[in-house]
Amino acid sequence: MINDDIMQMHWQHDLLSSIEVGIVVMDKHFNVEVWNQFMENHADLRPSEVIGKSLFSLFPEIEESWLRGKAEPVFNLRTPVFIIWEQRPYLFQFGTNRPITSDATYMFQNVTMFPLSSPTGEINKLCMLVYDVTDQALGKLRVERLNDELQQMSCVDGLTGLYNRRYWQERFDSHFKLQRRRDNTSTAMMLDIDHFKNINDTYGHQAGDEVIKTLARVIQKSVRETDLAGRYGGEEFAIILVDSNQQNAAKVADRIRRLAEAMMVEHEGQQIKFTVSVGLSEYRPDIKSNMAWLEQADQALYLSKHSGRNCVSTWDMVGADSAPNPEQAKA
Ligand SMILES: Nc1nc2c(ncn2[C@@H]2O[C@H](COP(=O)(O)OP(=O)(O)OP(=O)(O)O)[C@@H](O)[C@H]2O)c(=O)[nH]1
Repeated sequence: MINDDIMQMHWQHDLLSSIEVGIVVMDKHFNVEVWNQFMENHADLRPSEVIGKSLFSLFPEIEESWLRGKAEPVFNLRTPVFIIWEQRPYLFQFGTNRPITSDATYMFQNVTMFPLSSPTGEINKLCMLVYDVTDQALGKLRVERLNDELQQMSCVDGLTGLYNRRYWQERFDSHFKLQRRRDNTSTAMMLDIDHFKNINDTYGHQAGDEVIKTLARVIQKSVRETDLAGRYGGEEFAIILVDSNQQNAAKVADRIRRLAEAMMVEHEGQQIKFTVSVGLSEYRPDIKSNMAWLEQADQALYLSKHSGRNCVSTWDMVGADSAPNPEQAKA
């Protein structure tokens, strides 16, 4: 009988040692009673160094009040408790033996705590199982990051960082539907670099790209975060200035025009100047569709081009008997 007991204890010890899961048994005060090989290997603490000691004094990184609260149902309701890595990446700050190329600097852990009952049915100990879930966690984080990047790539224009045309159009469609029910008006802006073909022809395509990027930065700095700014074509930009009437939009447009005029783009030792032309159209309830609205801004842009460029025109100037003086159009 005694031999049988010894044998069983021996097996249990082997079992606890070889299992690839951390096993910690603690009393109600979180004093350690069992500490298996997995815990020993990863914490670099032998059972003799931890048994009888409080978990919180051994591992100051564990927030005592939080873990005590978490473990309450184990003692009070006799139910297991789970802590998953998405909630808290780890309970014990263990390093990881993953390759340096992986982005894990610590072991992601899932932790289970469950009650251990005495022969009289009392719950005065809990068992904690610590699972190394680093590979699953890294896999999931990698997929999430890729999804974010894909999402970002599908919305953003690679050269300028502004919305690309497809995504801008989608957002513009929803804005138009909302706009019809809103009290505040918004203004559509079309903006185009003047004589851009000459810039490409004179300085080269890459220099042209640099000009486009510079202008995109000017636009980004000049509009609000809630505005909708996109690269609509090669050197053409479309912007919805949300909650801005034509008067306010003209101020923004002229600020962009002036900033662009003042810019000096440096590319491979070349210094490039450029200007922009702008067309504006304020939303009115009689505008039937989003594309009709944008078309008005485009016609105002066309007017700016025909008025000598480097100026801002509005839709209500289009069709006026005489073409406006571009200087008048400058806000
Ligand atoms: N560098 C560069 N050039 C582009 C890009 N997309 C379009 N273009 C060029 O932009 C030029 C646009 O020329 P046009 O439409 O004739 O207009 P413009 O020369 O700016 O003349 P106006 O608009 O009338 O002032 C063309 O030469 C296109 O090849 C781009 O992403 N990068």
